Amino acid sequence: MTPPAALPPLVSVDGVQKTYLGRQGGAIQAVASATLAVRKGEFVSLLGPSGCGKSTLLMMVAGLEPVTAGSIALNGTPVTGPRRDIGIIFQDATLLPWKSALENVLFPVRILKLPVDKYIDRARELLRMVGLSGFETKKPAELSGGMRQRVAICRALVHDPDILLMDEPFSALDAITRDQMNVALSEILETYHKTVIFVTHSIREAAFLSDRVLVMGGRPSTIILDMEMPFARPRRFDIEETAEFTAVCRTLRLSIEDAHADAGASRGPRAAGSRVE
Ligand SMILES: Nc1ncnc2c1ncn2[C@@H]1O[C@H](COP(=O)(O)OP(=O)(O)OP(=O)(O)O)[C@@H](O)[C@H]1O
Repeated sequence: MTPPAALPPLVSVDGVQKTYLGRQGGAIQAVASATLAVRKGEFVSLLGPSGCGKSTLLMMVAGLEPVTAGSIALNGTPVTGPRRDIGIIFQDATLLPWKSALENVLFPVRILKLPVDKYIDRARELLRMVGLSGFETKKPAELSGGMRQRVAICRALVHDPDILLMDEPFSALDAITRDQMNVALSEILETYHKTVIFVTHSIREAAFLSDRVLVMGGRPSTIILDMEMPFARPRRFDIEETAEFTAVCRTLRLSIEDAHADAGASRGPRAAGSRVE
């Protein structure tokens, strides 16, 4: 269910800018200005053309990349570096190849020096929820890409962070596995009620999963559309066949096409190769 608007934001991004120093010494303005608020329990996706700064914004929220200007607060405290109340999932599962699925899930518990015996049942329960009961002792090489990504989701959740940051977590998977992962993620969130910021190139994935979709675009980029997804939860895949879903996807697509046009006008061919599904 979409959380009530009255709740205070869990994540506040206020006038955030990011400029990288390029290899030749020039400045690359990745994010011109981003302001957004994400409420507790909300699922927000970031969509936009390649290079518009989605991952940069996510990494700044994670405390893994410093902001050039502006501020980010999480749970009312400024983000100044990596922190415990965040779980992160990347495109590649990045599991430790020599450790079992269960040990990979427990990895943040060890890093954070939390008592492993208190978290082991939770780790097993998470693996069960994603359909990996019986695979606890398998090494990553013995698992499929979808299974590895499910282990990565469990790893991000094991220490019970308030917020999950996901950077194109399913983009390397085939279409059927990706659909299954979307459903699995929705089910996990029904149970664990996490706040999520999700970066994707897939309009349908964003529309299906999110309470709200933000489109980033322009050069340098800002948030150019902030749209509530009007679909009740729990969601089933057949909503994708409805006229309402198609209309929402069309609005998002048009906004992204505008973003492409802006990018093409001011920066040339890079945007033409951008990937949006
Ligand atoms: N570490 C870095 N150093 C210099 N420039 C960077 C760095 N990381 C990203 N950039 C530049 O910042 C801009 C935004 O990149 P970013 O990866 O955040 O975009 P994105 O929207 O996530 O792209 P994609 O959808 O292709 O993953 C790009 O022009 C990119 O080349």
